[in-house]
Amino acid sequence: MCGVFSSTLQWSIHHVAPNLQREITAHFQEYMLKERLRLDLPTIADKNTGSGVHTFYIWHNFQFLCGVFERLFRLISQVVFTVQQPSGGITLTLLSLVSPVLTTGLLRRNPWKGAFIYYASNFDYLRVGALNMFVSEEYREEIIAGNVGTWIVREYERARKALGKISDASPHAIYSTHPTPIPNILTNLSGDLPTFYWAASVLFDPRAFSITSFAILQQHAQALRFTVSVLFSEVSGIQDCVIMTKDLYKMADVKNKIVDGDQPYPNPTLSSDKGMAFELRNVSFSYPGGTSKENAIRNLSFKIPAGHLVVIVGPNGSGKSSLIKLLNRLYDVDSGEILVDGIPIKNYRLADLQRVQSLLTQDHKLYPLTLAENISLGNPDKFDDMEMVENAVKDGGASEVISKLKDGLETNLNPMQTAYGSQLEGHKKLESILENLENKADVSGGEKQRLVAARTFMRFSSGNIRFAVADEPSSALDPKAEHRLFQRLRESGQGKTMIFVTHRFGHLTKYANLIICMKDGQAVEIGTHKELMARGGEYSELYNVQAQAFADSTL
Ligand SMILES: Nc1ncnc2c1ncn2[C@@H]1O[C@H](COP(=O)(O)OP(=O)(O)OP(=O)(O)O)[C@@H](O)[C@H]1O
Repeated sequence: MCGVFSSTLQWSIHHVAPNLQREITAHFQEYMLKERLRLDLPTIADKNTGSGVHTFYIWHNFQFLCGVFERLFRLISQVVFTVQQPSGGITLTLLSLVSPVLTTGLLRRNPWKGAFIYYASNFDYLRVGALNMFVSEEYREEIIAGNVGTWIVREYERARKALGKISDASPHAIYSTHPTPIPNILTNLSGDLPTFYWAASVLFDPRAFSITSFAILQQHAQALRFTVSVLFSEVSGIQDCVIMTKDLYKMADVKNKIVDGDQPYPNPTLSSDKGMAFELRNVSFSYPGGTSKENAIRNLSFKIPAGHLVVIVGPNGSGKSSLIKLLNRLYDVDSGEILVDGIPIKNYRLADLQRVQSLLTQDHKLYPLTLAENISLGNPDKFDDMEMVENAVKDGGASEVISKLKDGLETNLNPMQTAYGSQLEGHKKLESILENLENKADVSGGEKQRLVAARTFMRFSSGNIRFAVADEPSSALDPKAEHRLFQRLRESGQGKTMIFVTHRFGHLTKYANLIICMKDGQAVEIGTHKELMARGGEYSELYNVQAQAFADSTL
């Protein structure tokens, strides 16, 4: 009966599996989407937060646990049968358990019973791993252009040779191998204990000998041993399931490091229609988990009045982007204080701040959605307003890019890839179907920046924005496009405090109410273009280098 039940259970699992898989996966996908999307940057960067559980494993573990239950039922039926055997059923049952107990319990070498970490430190081992990554498509263009293929193969051979006979099996595999064969001999022999027992009982009572009873007992002892071995070997899998399930539900308890405030923004009495006003008081900041010896921002103090157009300049790594992230409250300061409209930024409701801020950087990505959706998401309240989208496209300088694409605004530059073909050599028709099925369009780096800029203009169209930042959004743009982008951003500056971070600031400085020159995480100079030029310091040096380049090119 147990056998029938377990088989029926197995059948029903396979029968209902596709529906169940869809329901379970969808449930947890939605759960994880919500839980991951609510996390802020410092919390995500914290290694203890965990990277989430892939929904594939949830389904996999569910199936695994069903399998374990099925084997438990099987075990019960086998034990009941073997125990009931008239000639030494109980003894035989116990003897059948010896081998699995020895194999998985007593004689298995498990060097890590608790928490552990391991890592490789051998230079050549790491080198072999690193060089192996060059097979990836990612590096193909650089390898061909740089003609470094031969060097990679040569270096790989050298590192492999230097590694010699050092094992590259996992540390667990290395340490779980016994130094002597005795445990292996013992476990193998223990598997024959039921046979030994039976042979001994025949010696003592030859009349009890019957080939049939031997065959039955032998078969059942073997089946029992097998089921117990499988169950024992699954113990660590069950532990993994428990850990994964705990991790999954722990996600709901992860608290954001950036604590939400309770004051609404804008503040009816303090906030100005001109935009956000900032005051930094002795602000210092370093990235959580960062390896730099110096703080990214050091003792920064200055004020930005509402509605000002600010240009931040400074060499690489001087802290410009870090400052922007603090003003957007993507991170919290380590010490000091940032005030927005005279109140600590931490007091405001985060959702309110996010609604009135706009950040355009060179790192911003296009979502795996259509271009229309990508741009619409700048102002989700007007998601379907195609007129607004068209205007944003124009302002972002992306009209030409879109007109070049076969599907225009409906193009998806990062579509989900699901088509799959195999052994297509010689099947021209299938090859071309596959090629056309999920044809990926691509655009240049500068064109991507234009599309992302269009999203920012769409965001402006909400009419809520009071603080807009453009952090080097034009690194891949041609000079004309860059000039136009900055011009259009400036023109949309009504009612906004605007900050531009750029290395090519020449054409912006004459509009800037304030220029902040950063160096080593500090604001070394603050003032207008005229004031800073008159000072003859860091800013004037940066400015003159640019001016000199133009002067030289006209010669
Ligand atoms: N996510 C991060 N984690 C750790 N350290 C970081 C991170 N981002 C920046 N840093 C460090 O903080 C310092 C300031 O970097 P930041 O990006 O603010 O400079 P920047 O002036 O914007 O430079 P660039 O002109 O190159 O964009 C640098 O030393 C950098 O290495």
